[in-house]
Amino acid sequence: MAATLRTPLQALLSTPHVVRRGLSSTRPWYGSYSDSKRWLRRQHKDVYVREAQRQQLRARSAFKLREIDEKYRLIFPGARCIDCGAAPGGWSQVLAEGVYSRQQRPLKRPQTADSNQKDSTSSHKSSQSDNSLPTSLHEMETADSIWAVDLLPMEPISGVTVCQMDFTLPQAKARLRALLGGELVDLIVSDMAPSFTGTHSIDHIRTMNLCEDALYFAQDLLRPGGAFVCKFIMGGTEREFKLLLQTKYTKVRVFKPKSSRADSSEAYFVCLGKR
Ligand SMILES: C[S@@+](CC[C@H](N)C(=O)[O-])C[C@H]1O[C@@H](n2cnc3c(N)ncnc32)[C@H](O)[C@@H]1O
Repeated sequence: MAATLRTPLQALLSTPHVVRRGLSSTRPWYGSYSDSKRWLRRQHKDVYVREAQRQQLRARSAFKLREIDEKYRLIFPGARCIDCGAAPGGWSQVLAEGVYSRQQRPLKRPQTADSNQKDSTSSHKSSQSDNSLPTSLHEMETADSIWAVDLLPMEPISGVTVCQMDFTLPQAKARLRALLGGELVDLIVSDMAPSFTGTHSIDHIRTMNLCEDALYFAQDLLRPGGAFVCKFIMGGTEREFKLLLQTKYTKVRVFKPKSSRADSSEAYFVCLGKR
């Protein structure tokens, strides 16, 4: 009899909503979900998963940000960006491509005797060739123009400061503000998603709560004229949220990238020109 009992996690994973979710290709969210034959079959057939592997992108979701950027041109060389809900790092890779592609990676180390010595050996490397990790916290804080926030740990990416923390906690904003050295950023993107319950209405509301957190975060840390992108799950209250966004940005668009799975109710708000 005991063999037929399911743990709460197994029960959760067997619900249709959870199975229908568009999940990261390289890191399934729910431990044993990766063992699901259905998940593996879908991943195997998915052209974006194969292409992400070929291009060494950490998640198929990287293509969503590429599509958003192709349409709205948000990422530019030297842009300062915050990536909320960044793990495993697909969006941060796309941000790094655009931010560091046509320029030297900005290294703003303090000019001490020690750092001068270090700079003479390493500051001429481009972002593509420099895969070394920053050697000190100070260097991490000053060398990068991309900050990636997630609850989960994330493998380092050159030029990206990874902050493992709960984005919704008040101290998260304070910590990021300190890392930014008081400066504002040009772009804030949020692909954050909560742990899904499998009940669409609850998942919708939880996602909208994260959108709202990200919006108020952007109100404080995004420069006037800057852009904000956030993922949501359709379910009703996004219409009201769009009205709120329109009071804060001159243009607000809803965009569903082709690479977002057709059976997923996710879409993105793309907000331009912070007032
Ligand atoms: C769809 S994944 C992001 C995929 C990522 N954009 C990429 O391309 O690799 C959503 C992420 O949101 C993160 N997340 C959810 N709630 C969060 C919170 N309160 N604070 C920080 N991260 C959160 C999850 O840990 C998860 O890694």
